[in-house]
Amino acid sequence: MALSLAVKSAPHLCRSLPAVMNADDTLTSSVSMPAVRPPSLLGLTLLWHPDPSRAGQQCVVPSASGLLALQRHEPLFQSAGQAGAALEHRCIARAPLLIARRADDSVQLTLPDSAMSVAVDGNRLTERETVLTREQIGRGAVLELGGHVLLCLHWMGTPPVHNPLPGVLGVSTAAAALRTQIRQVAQTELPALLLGETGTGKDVAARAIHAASRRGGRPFVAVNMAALTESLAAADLFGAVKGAYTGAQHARAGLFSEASDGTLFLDEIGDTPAVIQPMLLRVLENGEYRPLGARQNAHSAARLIAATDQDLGARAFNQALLRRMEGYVIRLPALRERREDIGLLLYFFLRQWNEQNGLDVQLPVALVSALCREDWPGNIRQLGQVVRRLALMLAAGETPQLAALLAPVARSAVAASAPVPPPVPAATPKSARAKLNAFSEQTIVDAMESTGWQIQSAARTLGISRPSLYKLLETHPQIRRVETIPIEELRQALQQHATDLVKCASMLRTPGEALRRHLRVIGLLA
Ligand SMILES: Nc1ncnc2c1ncn2[C@@H]1O[C@H](COP(=O)(O)OP(=O)(O)OP(=O)(O)O)[C@@H](O)[C@H]1O
Repeated sequence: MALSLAVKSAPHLCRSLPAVMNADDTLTSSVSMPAVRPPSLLGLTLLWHPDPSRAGQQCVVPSASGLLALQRHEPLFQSAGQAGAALEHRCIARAPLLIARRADDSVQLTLPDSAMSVAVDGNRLTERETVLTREQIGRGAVLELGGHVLLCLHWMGTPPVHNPLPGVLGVSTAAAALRTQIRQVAQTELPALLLGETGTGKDVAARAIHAASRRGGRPFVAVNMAALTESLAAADLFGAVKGAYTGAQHARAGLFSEASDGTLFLDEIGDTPAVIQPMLLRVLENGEYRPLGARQNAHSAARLIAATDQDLGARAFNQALLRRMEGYVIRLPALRERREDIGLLLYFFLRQWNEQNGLDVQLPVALVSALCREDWPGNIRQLGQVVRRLALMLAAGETPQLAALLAPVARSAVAASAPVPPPVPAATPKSARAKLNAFSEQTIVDAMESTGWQIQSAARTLGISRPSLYKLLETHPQIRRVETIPIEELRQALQQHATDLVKCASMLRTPGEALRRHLRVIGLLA
């Protein structure tokens, strides 16, 4: 089968090529290839069913005939490797809905002789025959049957495969390919570069690579390169000897040393301070680095994984470093490129929320249908946030307005302190910039305050990416860079708040993560 061939042939390829594995499970040497979904197989994935635990079950339209007669008792939908079951619900007619693939890869739907309602992408079909274009299927068409069952009609690159990996959910060809790539790269010592929009699961993938590698039981250290300050980044990463710089009262180990012979995950690699980039290149070339102020080089045995949502080829980024990081490139698909996974993920987030809250909130099928048709610019993270927020509203007896939940937000302080953060908004550069400009200085301070001065949480609350928030903080007149705060003032804050760092950060008006690191560097915190 195509998939197993690719799995066997890829390891030797990925040692010599900067490999990009696309959603169709093929390796290419270009990092800018868009995901393509060749119309090899036509698949149907259950997005929702009166028994929502069936979300993600699939069936394939037989290639030979190109025809599927879908009715209450046929065909079987199954999870790869498990027994299947038909839709078996009274809302589904016994007379078949015909799904026929045509020579030009359009698909004709013929309504059954029954009163069962059929809608496609939210529009109820009234004509007996409807043709969906190849592109519509490429985007994933959402079929609503009898008002209770939702199916996604989509192209499949390969027949469904059973290759589960903890934390990496998805039944799409792209999700299965991702798991294959994670396993594949885990067997090598190559540096890995994870590319993908915000919220597509780069952090999840990095941890999965580590866990599946021979380093699994060793340290996994993650660092957000956008959070490093230019002046202290070298000490943070490579460590420093006592007295290496003003305030360095103790020697300190850096993150390379902390990662030891495990994995160091360089998140947001595109925001690495320029001065650090050649140093990273050196580590990648020969494993050597020099702690600040040291006379001798140290050696790193850590495996490097980097991630970014930026196009590193198109910006001022050290291209030699980029080439090194591209030992093995994985492109994480956007959620809109794998709409068939939305039902499964929805169910996962809803079940998780219900378990955490001891409740049994159900989502109305019309709402699920609308969720499945969304494009999710904030990807899986945004989907999870919206599901949690919806569950909260439904549990409180409110009627959720999906449009309001999904709208890009420039929210007030009151809204920012709501229990569940708003979704990440559309990320086209223009709208993102316009939105960033829309935040008042006070809104940003309030978001920081309401999240304990944690940048990641504040960014989520504001519905923007971490790098965007870093940029806003850099120029914010009321928020201070920790290295500009006099040591005496830091000492006083620590004394006053008995080393409660959230309170210290709030008093000093500086992000908590950087404060903790700085206090360690200058020896005020163990
Ligand atoms: N395949 C998956 N299955 C289930 N949950 C997932 C999957 N991928 C990502 N998630 C969840 O989606 C959220 C975002 O994932 P993650 O932080 O890994 O994204 P990211 O690409 O690193 O985002 P960013 O670029 O903004 O840092 C997390 O809550 C994560 O658990």
